[in-house]
Parts: sequence; C-alpha cells; structure tokens
Amino acid sequence: MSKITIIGSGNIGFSLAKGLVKSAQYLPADITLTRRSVTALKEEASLGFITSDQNAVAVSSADIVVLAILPQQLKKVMEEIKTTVRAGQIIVSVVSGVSCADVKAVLGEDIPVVRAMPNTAIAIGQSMTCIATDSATEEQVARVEALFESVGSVVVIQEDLMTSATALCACGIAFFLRAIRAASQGGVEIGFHAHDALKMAVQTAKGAADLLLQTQNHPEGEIDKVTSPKGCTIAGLNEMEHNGFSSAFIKGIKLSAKKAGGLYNE
Ligand SMILES: NC(=O)C1=CN([C@@H]2O[C@H](COP(=O)(O)OP(=O)(O)OC[C@H]3O[C@@H](n4cnc5c(N)ncnc54)[C@H](O)[C@@H]3O)[C@@H](O)[C@H]2O)C=CC1
Ligand SMILES: O=C(O)[C@@H]1CCC=N1
Repeated sequence: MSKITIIGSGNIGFSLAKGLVKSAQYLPADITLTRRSVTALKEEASLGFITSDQNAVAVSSADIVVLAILPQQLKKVMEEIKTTVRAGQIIVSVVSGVSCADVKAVLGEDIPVVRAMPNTAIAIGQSMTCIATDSATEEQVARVEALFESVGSVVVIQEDLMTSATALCACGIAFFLRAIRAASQGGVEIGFHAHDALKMAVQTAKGAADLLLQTQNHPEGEIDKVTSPKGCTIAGLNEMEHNGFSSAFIKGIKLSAKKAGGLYNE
C-alpha cells in the first residue's frame, strides 16, 4: 500500500486522512500528517496517524505527497520540501488557484504533479473530486484517481477547468448545506421544532440527491412529478424563483469560481 504524507492537517487534509482510513484501504500508520506544531496534532496522533512538524522529513518516506495548505502558505512549504521531493513520488495539490506549472516551477520540472479538488464529504467517503494534470503520466493519474475513488467519485478534467470545479464541488458542498439549513428554518416557521425540522430537511435533500444518482433522471423531470396542477409545490417553487433562487445560486457559483483563481500571489 502507498505511503501518503499530507502536508497541512487542516479541514481538508485531516478529512482526507479520515476518509482513507474509513475506506479500509489504508491504515493510519500508512498516513503521515503535518502541521507547524506537533502539539496541534494530538487528535491525529490519538487515532494512530504518524504526525510531524518537519515537512521535509515527512515527505522523504512518502509515495504520494498531498499539499493541503492554504495558497498563501504554499510557497514557504514548497521551499522546505524542494530538495527532498523526487521524481519517483507523486505530488497531489488540493490547493485552490495554483497550477501544476506553479508547483513544478518550485519543486522541479521532473516532479509529477496532479491537482485534485475534493470536498469535505471526503471524510465519509462521499467526496466529489476533480483531478487534472499538465504532464503527469496516465499511470500516475490513474494512481491518484484510485486514491480518490476510495473516498468518493472522481472526474478527470482539463486543468483550465479546475477553478470551476472548485466552485461547483469544493465550495458547492457549503451551498447545499446552507440550502438545507434554510429549509429547516422554513420548517420551524411552519410549526416544527428545530431538531425535527433539520432531520426532515436533511433526509429530504438526501432523497433528492439519491433519486438523481440512482435514476440518472433530470432534476426537472423529477420536479414535474411533484408539482400538481394548481398545487402547493409549484406555488412555493415559483415564489422562490421570483425571489431569485436559481439566479442567486448561479451567481454565487460564478463568483466563487472567480475567487478560486487567485490567492497564491496575494
Ligand atoms: N476546506 C475545503 O473544503 C477545501 C479546501 N481546499 C484547499 O485545501 C487547502 C487547505 O484548506 P483548508 O484545509 O480549508 O485550510 P486549513 O487552514 O483548515 O488547513 C491548512 C492546514 O495547514 C497547516 N499549515 C500551515 N502552514 C503549514 C506548514 N508550514 N507546514 C505544515 N502545515 C501547515 C495549518 O496548521 C492547517 O492545519 C487550501 O488550499 C484550500 O484551497 C480544497 C478543497 C476543499
Ligand atoms: O473556500 C476556499 O477557498 C476553499 C477552497 C474550496 C473550498 N474551500
């Protein structure tokens, strides 16, 4: 089994580590997690992961190195590891707005770099992860694909669509979570206790997503089955649209995609 080092055990790095172990394809002992201080890695250590605050050392024993730090932190980290990484390893960057070329410009042109854009559902094996590269081989991409297939679904895309994938999938999970929260708040206004309203909203959202996944039907086809003539569903749906529901969602995704491009050089 590959040894994996995740540089940056934050929200996404630690979620990835937990998802890999949950998949039963990796043991905690196969995964090294780093932060600037080991004292901040107590939870990780208690779960059996190898922990370190020495990025260069942590990288040296890995087959796959995942860069999971903020774009603003990446240059410093790459300077730390650039003399340790070697062409036999694969560098996977989940950092938004940083190209494979940006990474290779520091780590070396011979270093295989694959970008991956997962979301936080990776912790429970339900990520939607997009993968792209500019020059890694098919075999290297297949290894990264297999890694992320063990924690969700994967689509291999062109690198120029990576910021779009960031908005739709990585940021997207927050948009759907907010939609569920809004539904539960509506539920409270019409008579349910908050706990019940949230449970109802969550299961209804899960049912909607599973319906599309399992039938492969178009959402509008499924909506047509719910909207009885002169009924209450179409009344509610049209009221939401009059208030800009689809428009707000689309505009939010477009702005996220614009922002996803640009924190590396700030
Ligand atoms: N949070 C998310 O849902 C997603 C985030 N991303 C990308 O992943 C990257 C990380 O994002 P988050 O996990 O949200 O950020 P975060 O701030 O939660 O995690 C970053 C981690 O890196 C650590 N760190 C900082 N400097 C370090 C250094 N020199 N050596 C080792 N560790 C260091 C921090 O202590 C922190 O634990 C970002 O580039 C983001 O664009 C990508 C997909 C989804
Ligand atoms: O909000 C962000 O910038 C990061 C990238 C995608 C998800 N979280």
